[in-house]
Amino acid sequence: MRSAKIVCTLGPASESPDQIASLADAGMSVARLNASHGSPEHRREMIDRIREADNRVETPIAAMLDMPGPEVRTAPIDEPIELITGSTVEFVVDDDATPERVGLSKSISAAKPGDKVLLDDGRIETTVERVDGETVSAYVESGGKLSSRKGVNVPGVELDLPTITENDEQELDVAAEKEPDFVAASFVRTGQDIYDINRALEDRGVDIPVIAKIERAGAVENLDSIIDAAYGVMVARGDLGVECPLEDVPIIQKRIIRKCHQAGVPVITATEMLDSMMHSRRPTRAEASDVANAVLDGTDAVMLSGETAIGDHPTRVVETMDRIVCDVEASEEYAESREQRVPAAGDTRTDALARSARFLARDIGASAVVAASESGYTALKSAKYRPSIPIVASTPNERVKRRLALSWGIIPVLTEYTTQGADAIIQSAAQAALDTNAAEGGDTVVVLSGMMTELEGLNTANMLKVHVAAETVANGRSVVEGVTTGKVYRTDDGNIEHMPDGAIVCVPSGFEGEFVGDTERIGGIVDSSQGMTSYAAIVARELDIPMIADAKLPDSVGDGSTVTLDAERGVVYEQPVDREGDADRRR
Ligand SMILES: Nc1ncnc2c1ncn2[C@@H]1O[C@H](COP(=O)(O)OP(=O)(O)O)[C@@H](O)[C@H]1O
Ligand SMILES: C=C(OP(=O)(O)O)C(=O)O
Repeated sequence: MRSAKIVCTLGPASESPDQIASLADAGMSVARLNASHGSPEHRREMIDRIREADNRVETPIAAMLDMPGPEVRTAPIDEPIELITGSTVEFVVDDDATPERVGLSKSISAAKPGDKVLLDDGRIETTVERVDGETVSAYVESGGKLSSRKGVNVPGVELDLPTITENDEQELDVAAEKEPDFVAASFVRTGQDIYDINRALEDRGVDIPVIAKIERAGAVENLDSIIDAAYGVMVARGDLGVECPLEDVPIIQKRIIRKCHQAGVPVITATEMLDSMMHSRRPTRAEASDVANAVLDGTDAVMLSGETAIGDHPTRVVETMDRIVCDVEASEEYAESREQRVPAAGDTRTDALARSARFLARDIGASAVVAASESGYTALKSAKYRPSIPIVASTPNERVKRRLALSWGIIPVLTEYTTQGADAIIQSAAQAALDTNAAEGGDTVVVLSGMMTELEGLNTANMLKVHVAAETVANGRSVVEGVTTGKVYRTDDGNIEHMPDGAIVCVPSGFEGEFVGDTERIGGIVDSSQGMTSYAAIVARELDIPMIADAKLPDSVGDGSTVTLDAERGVVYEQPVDREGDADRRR
């Protein structure tokens, strides 16, 4: 099981339902739609497709709508143009582009002679020579091919664009209508920008977590206030490497990851991670190391951009990333750095419980930390302390389930809402650990959960339990599938020493003992316990023999009667036999 998650940008190379499902099978947890490309109508359709894929595949897939923010882009064009090194180019607000006159989405006339204007994440470099009204003339220092709607950066120049542009308003409408799981905010400067976007979503009647993209120098300076305000953070290295000196990016990346981790805020490392795989079948060594190092540093997720949006083999890229991450996570180096990086105790009770759960689980050799988490808060806190075993988050809220797909180490599971109290919550959370194979029947798990009381808010965990995970026995349900026929052998005290080989052992309601004798000889089990944890279920799973749970055999079906256990039909019995002599056989 991989802990760090994979975010994939969808685009022309990965838009069909089958392609999305294929990315999900390869390991995608979050599908990102970059609103700087395509139309709002198309994005509505894409969010629907991501939802359909989420319903089709087992592990949750969240949808992220990445809003353009106060960005400048080059004009939309069908065919790329070539900007020639040594030529002069005019930048104007327009929706067409030629090698001499490049249309932009917004004015850059605040630039002064000598300022740099960089296109396509800095691949094309120009220097401003003259500004005439709205027309900016620049010398092409380093030319190249320019395709549609590439990013434009004028480092160090305040272009005076609003936090929420007209384009963003359109995207916020899409978000309000389709409710993606995350909204990513581009070019934010301060924590206040995030609050403004939260407010804009609230005004539209939705509450969607905002991911702050750190891609300008100002945002790096205001990192703490942004981390405070945002649900999550993205190290958007494409623009960051243009807005700040390129050589600063590696350390800024490490600092952002460290601060987010200490704060328990999910962090995504983005852009050019496996860039050469846009066209080649194998990444460069440097790229493999880049992914590995982000994971070693503790990133929650790694992101693919053009590799999956317009690359030649999107699924292969995800598979490659999956392999790199899995290998790192299996290493001694990773285990060491994870142990060294456990955040100090936080200031909430949930922090304290989650931190204890992490060490408790390690000390007792538990298989999973299980967080029963209605709002996702307890699950996020569990992930913050980076246990060495999976975190199973059981939640009755479908949106929370998808949201948690972004977070390090969390396996989100949807469970039914229960009003039956703490035991039922713990039991269903433990069942989630079994269902996801994070734990096997009989394994110990550490359960974290909250019980709402009138004095405490919804978001606080107040219970930590060491629990043995075992099947919940429900209404005639078959625990282990299959069909088997054998002779009934009833036991009150678990003693099966004298039963016939291949017998169907019937255990009474509430039986909590163990079988005395050779369990290998059991052919099947009928357990009449109701809605409770069953030891028999653990045995059935272990031996892989059919078991029907919560089923009562009438007294007339005595020892020696032939019964069939059938996953479809339940317990089928034939020929009741005379019960005389039962006592003799048992002795
Ligand atoms: N929905 C889309 N439609 C067309 N092309 C896209 C789409 N999403 C991404 N791309 C392409 O993939 C490239 C890399 O993706 P990304 O890093 O998200 O974009 P950018 O660097 O333009 O912000 C983009 O520059 C664009 O060419
Ligand atoms: C992820 C990034 O943002 P965008 O793709 O919107 O340019 C980036 O700049 O690295």
